[in-house]
Amino acid sequence: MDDEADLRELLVITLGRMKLDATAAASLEEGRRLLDGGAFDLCLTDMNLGDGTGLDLIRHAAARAPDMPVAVITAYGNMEVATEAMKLGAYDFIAKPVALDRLRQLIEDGLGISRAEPAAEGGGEEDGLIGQGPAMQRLKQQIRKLARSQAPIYISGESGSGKERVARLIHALGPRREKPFVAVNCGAIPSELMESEFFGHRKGSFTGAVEDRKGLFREADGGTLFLDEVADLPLHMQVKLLRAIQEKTIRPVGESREFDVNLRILCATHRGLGEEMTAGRFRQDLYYRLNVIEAHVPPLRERPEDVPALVAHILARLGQAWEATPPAVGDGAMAALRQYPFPGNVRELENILERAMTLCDGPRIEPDHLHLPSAEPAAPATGNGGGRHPQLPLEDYLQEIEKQEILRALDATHWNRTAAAKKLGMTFRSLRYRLKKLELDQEGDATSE
Ligand SMILES: Nc1ncnc2c1ncn2[C@@H]1O[C@H](COP(=O)(O)OP(=O)(O)OP(=O)(O)O)[C@@H](O)[C@H]1O
Repeated sequence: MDDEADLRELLVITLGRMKLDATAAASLEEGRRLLDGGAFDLCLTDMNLGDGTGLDLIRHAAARAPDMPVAVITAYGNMEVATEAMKLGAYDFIAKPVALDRLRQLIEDGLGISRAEPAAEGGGEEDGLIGQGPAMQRLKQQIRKLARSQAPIYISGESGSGKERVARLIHALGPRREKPFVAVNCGAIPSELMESEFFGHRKGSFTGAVEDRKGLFREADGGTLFLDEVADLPLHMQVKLLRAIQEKTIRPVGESREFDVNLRILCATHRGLGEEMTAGRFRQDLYYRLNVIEAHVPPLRERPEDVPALVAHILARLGQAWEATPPAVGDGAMAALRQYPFPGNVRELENILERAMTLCDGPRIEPDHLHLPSAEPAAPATGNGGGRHPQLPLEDYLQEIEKQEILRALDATHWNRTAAAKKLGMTFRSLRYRLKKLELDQEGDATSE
């Protein structure tokens, strides 16, 4: 629907060439009538409809045909309106002047949404979010709605609360689920390698570029790119990221060609992105581009009702990994866990249970096995050997102390690894290495799959 006859004609011709039936409307009123009268797979609307706006039509469509994907055509550079449209439920937008290949892509994406089989409720167990309390129910409902859209989503929440899980679920429930999901921890990439990590490079373009590299954007093409700890991106990369998102093209380092990329961007950070922007550490234009819709993952202490289900899930997983029957959790231990504030959230719960499973010899985890920080005596003094656990060989004992100290520093810094490394007097890299070695960080720091 459009008020400009030329653009309308261009749309009808393009859709016809794609072997699609198209019906055009010249006003909001006519558009509404058409939507009420027939079942359409897709709706494209201009913002300026003479007797109303595209936003009015999106609202109308959301009420009358909530399953039909709607995209808007906006004036060049008017991100505010595009954002508003996506908040109201539009799956994507295209700016004028309309580029034909981008238009075709937009249409294909929309048809992909309307033709996609609805994903199985909750996805696979691995992708699922454990927790049935009211806060998680609300989040899951929001995720199901967001999964269909192409809109960028900012996932907020404390460290370890499950932001990456949420991102995976949004991908797994959406029309891109057959395509790759690529996760990257922006804080873990050295600044000088960032451009090549993101956009790839040509062999020989700099010392160390021994072969061509595709880069994360092209690896995720067609799918979803999850930018974890996005606030850690240095300002010069923020500019490049914004450009890549806006233009939907990237140019690898040392390459003269540009490549089109079509991906959905999800991002997260445990710091407040709004505060980072106010403090001048995060570009305002990129902020508005990424933070179209916010999904908030509540901290675990605000949903103690989810703790038992999470405990059961984590112990079952550990049991499988260790090829052992997982122990039960005694009432006292469960009560202690439900009361504990979990500054490191679900990741901390995983670590506590892993440690408890190591320390418990019997069939049941008791409060003592949990070593919850508040109940814990000071770390055994090193040097005199007096505190050594009688059943542990020295190596394991030393490793246990190392683990405890690292966990203590992480607890104290709310799992901010940079701050924890400082507290421990080691470099970030060295902490990362130890976390890996001690299997406290199985997810890895910059993962892609
Ligand atoms: N609701 C949940 N159900 C099951 N497992 C969960 C849930 N939430 C988090 N986890 C697990 O807890 C760990 C931390 O989750 P995740 O990596 O998604 O957190 P995050 O918020 O992205 O952390 P960070 O801020 O450190 O990047 C992961 O091993 C994840 O599988």
